Amino acid sequence: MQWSLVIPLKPLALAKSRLADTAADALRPGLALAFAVDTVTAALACAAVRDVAVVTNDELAGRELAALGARIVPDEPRAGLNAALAHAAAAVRATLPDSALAALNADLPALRPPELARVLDAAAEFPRAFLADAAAIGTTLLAVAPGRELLPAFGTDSRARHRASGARELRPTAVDSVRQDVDTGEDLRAALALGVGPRTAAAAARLLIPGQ
Ligand SMILES: Nc1nc2c(ncn2[C@@H]2O[C@H](COP(=O)(O)OP(=O)(O)OP(=O)(O)O)[C@@H](O)[C@H]2O)c(=O)[nH]1
Ligand SMILES: C=C(OP(=O)(O)O)C(=O)O
Repeated sequence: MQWSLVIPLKPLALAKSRLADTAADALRPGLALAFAVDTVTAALACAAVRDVAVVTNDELAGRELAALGARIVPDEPRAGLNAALAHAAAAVRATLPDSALAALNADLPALRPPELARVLDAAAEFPRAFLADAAAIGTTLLAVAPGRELLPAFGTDSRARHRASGARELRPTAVDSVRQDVDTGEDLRAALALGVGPRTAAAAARLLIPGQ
């Protein structure tokens, strides 16, 4: 099965506030963009992915991610993450009505295309399914079969909320790079240990990370 992905990205100046102790205000927007560039690059290189839409109102990120081959969908609702995802899902389905659809976080700088393919292949067995993040509290991917509504419930405790909503929790093995989102300095160290994409490696080299 071939998938359409939707990836949300808030304005870079507001992004990754929980990394404030690891990356100064002047460096954080560039780091958030580097995560998104490496995530979108890996997603577009995945054999199971047909197309990637990024829902964002950030002009710089929009230009860079469009140059990689992503479709940019303006965040017209301006009503938070889940409204942005539902809006992007509708925009994708307006052009590709029969697409299988997955929402993927923009902060997966270690993402490996074969691992993403493994998760999407597992998701294809269910009408609606999700993958928990490395912390086992959040969600990094929510997938729906053709004809199904995404009904995103990302945010605090989204693993429990996606499970309670009836989505099937996927438990594939060897998919660490799809689970490793980066919200904190500790997460960034874990992603660096897995091996990040080139943009994140360059951006992280400008930070002073103990042990790096
Ligand atoms: N388009 C869009 N994306 C959003 C919005 N809110 C959050 N996101 C994106 O959704 C993902 C998870 O968001 P958050 O955890 O709220 O924000 P974050 O920038 O990752 O981190 P913090 O600032 O530390 O909370 C990130 O990729 C965000 O850029 C929104 O209102 N619109
Ligand atoms: C929005 C989510 O991600 P984050 O860990 O970036 O808050 C989530 O896990 O639902």
